[in-house]
Amino acid sequence: MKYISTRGQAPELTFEEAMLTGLARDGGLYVPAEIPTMTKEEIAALAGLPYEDIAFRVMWPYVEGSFTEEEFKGIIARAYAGFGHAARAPLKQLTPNHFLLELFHGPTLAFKDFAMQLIGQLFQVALKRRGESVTIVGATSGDTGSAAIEAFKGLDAVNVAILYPHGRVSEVQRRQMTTPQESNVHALAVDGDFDDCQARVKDMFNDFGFRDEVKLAGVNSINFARVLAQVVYYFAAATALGAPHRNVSFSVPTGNFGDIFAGFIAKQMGLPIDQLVVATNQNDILHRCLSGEGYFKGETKPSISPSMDIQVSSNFERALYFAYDKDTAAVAQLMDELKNGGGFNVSQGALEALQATYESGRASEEETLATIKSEVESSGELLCPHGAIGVKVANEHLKEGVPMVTLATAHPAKFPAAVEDASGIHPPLPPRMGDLYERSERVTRISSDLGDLEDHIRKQVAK
Ligand SMILES: Cc1ncc(COP(=O)(O)O)c(C=O)c1O
Ligand SMILES: N[C@@H](CCOP(=O)(O)O)C(=O)O
Repeated sequence: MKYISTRGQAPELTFEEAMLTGLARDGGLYVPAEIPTMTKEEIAALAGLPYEDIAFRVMWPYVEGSFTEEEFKGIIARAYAGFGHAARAPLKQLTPNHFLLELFHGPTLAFKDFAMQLIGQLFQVALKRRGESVTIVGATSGDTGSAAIEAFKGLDAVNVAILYPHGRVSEVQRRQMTTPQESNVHALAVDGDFDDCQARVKDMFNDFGFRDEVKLAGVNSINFARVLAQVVYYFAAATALGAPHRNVSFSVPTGNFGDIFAGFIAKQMGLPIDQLVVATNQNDILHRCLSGEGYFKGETKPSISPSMDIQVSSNFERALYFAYDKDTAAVAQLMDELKNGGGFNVSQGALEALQATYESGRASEEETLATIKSEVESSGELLCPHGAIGVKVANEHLKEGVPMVTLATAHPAKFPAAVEDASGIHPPLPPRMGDLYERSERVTRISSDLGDLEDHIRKQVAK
């Protein structure tokens, strides 16, 4: 399997190379040159298998050649051993036709653990074999950062610096990033929003001097391995509900477009997905774009679903690559317009392709709170604000006879203030995290200036 850049000007890489490279050297994102498919029989055979077995069968064609079968099975087993639920991603029924896929039973209580725990293991095996070390720099609106710090803390071959927007993540998210005491992990509170953090990370990748000096690597969904790990739970959920013998739909709380893009990959592989519904909060650039209004950045408004407070949605570039029939020059042109002009219009053909794949909706702050309240009253499920947005938008897209699965992307205890405000219920942290509020914090407040950030990271790496 070869991986190519969405902008067409970077070298083709193997899975392992693409995973360790992060952003392509032309500024694009790596995608598989061809998406492997599974037959109806192969998909049917997944039903009822343990999560780890499904993970191996779905991901193996993408990694073959970089890891042996035995290595990869061991990596998967270690990645999910620490999850707090035997099913890893259990399905709960909300109504006869609407299900919730709980993706928050990993160590940091968000769906990011599915990919980050796997990547942590993949990096360890690959770096040991190569005798190399790397500096991981990541941007987070709260969950990627905590998952990355958890997955990489204490490893000799890896330094980790996580940029998060100061004052714009929940207290639990912040403490998950600032309380680990291992000296190889660093939380940086950046003056700016998530888009600033993500832009600086991409600037660092595009500064080849710095990139090569610190051996920069990325674990945001820039890294295709992140997306790949998330493809697995679409197969697990859909086959549990009768696929491939029936179609299944998914509603996905969306910000950086990685999770919903994993659903697109699953569909391309042959999983019979009827609707892929993009559910946004008040930062609704994706909903506006899919409604035909073009992709134009506005101001990012802080919300009660902070992980989705995003205007420059990184993986939308991958969606555009497929919507533009793999026309890398067209993608590069659009990304240039976004960077230099603040946005772009999508061609009629590409818009039709996007609309044929993705449906969309948005939830206001009031609608999100109202959904948390009504869902706990009707089904007993206490949702986090992100999951509530997924449920609200899913309810607007239900189809007779097609099960709808909403991705519950985080545990309500990560956002206790909003959840309590909506429902009157204070969601407790799991006992293993019970002392999170007592642990001491270690964080550096820093400007969003590229030079300042690079200097700081250089010093940390040199220690
Ligand atoms: C809890 C939660 N829900 C939803 C999202 C949106 O996911 P994506 O960025 O893959 O669209 C995020 C951030 O990634 C998140 O942390
Ligand atoms: N919501 C994310 C934003 C970063 O997304 P990623 O999938 O590209 O890592 C977060 O929680 O940090």
